[in-house]
Amino acid sequence: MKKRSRPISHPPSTPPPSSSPPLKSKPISNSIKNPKRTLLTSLNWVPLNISKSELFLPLTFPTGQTFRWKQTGPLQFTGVVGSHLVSLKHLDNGDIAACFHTSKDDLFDVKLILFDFLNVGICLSELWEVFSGSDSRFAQLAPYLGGARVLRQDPLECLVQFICSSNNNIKRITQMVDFVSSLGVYLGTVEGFRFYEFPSLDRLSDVSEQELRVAGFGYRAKYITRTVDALRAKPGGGVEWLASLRDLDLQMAIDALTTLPGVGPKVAACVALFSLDQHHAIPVDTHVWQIATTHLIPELAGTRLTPKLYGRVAEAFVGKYGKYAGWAQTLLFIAELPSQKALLPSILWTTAEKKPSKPKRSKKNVEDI
Ligand SMILES: Nc1nc2[nH]c(O)nc2c(=O)[nH]1
Repeated sequence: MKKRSRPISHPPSTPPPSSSPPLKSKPISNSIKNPKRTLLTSLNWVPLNISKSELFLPLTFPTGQTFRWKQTGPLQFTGVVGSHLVSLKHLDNGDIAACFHTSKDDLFDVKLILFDFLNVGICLSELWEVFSGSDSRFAQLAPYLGGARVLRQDPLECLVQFICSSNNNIKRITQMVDFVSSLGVYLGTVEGFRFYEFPSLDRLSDVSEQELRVAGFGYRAKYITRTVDALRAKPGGGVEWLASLRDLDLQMAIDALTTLPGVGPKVAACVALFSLDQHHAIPVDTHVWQIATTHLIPELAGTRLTPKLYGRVAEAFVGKYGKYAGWAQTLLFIAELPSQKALLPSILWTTAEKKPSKPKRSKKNVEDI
């Protein structure tokens, strides 16, 4: 197996990261600094016929399931799907339109790739009707959090993001994920944010643990390099191995993921839910424990979460919401994020505490997850 001997060099299509300190990937405000700056106004927006009750961008992109999409307008987010740089925005009637910045492919094909990523085959409003019928708390929250959809991300991209996420907050995770992303092929700049295709496993293997440590990854540096090595050692290829987990039952997928360095049950459940079609995967941490013991298993309220109890929490969610329980968990999880909690009537808060200050929707959240 190739070892990490090559220094990280950016190919011609990938401008080197800015000389700002490690992990600071700031928007570039001046288009002169970046001649490739993409001007959104000059591009076409294609209506997608997706209503905001099926997909509400501010509740889907900056709420802890991906850290690669950037807010590039009041109701507009930009990110990369495969090799396509895409902006999505809400039109005046709430529906979604897309702008494909870099695509040379047929519009029909790119739309299919985007629809796959957006999981459009699953009807959110139908799911929520069922969840609301079986849970009065869900029914109370749903009107405030409509369109909070679960994405179907690329498994490698999702895995690396969630290894970065352990014991971390959204701002810092985003900085780490930006650093890793900048190793991929540069696709363009939108509203000062530079976008890259997610790096391949081979490309990721060029970065050493030491380089990641210097860049501020701390102990997660070794998890990333070792997981990359473990994936590259898989017969048939690591990307193929990850994709094959989509066909396994949930427990087998979780067991397989947790063999990777830095992947515990929570990271595995996030990867399973957000990239592997495991719709009843339930990420469990202290926040989710709080939700579960308040609303689903009150008999365990006041006790401490131990690894043995993870299964109890997952069972409680699946018992209540069924085979798409992970989608219900996502709404309940989002309702606890300080940015969203501030927008809810306090009667709906899980924990009675001081009302969080009302953030502007356009601001990035700094939230522990
Ligand atoms: N829907 C959820 N998103 C998450 N992100 C993160 O880090 N944890 C969670 C989670 O439990 N649910």
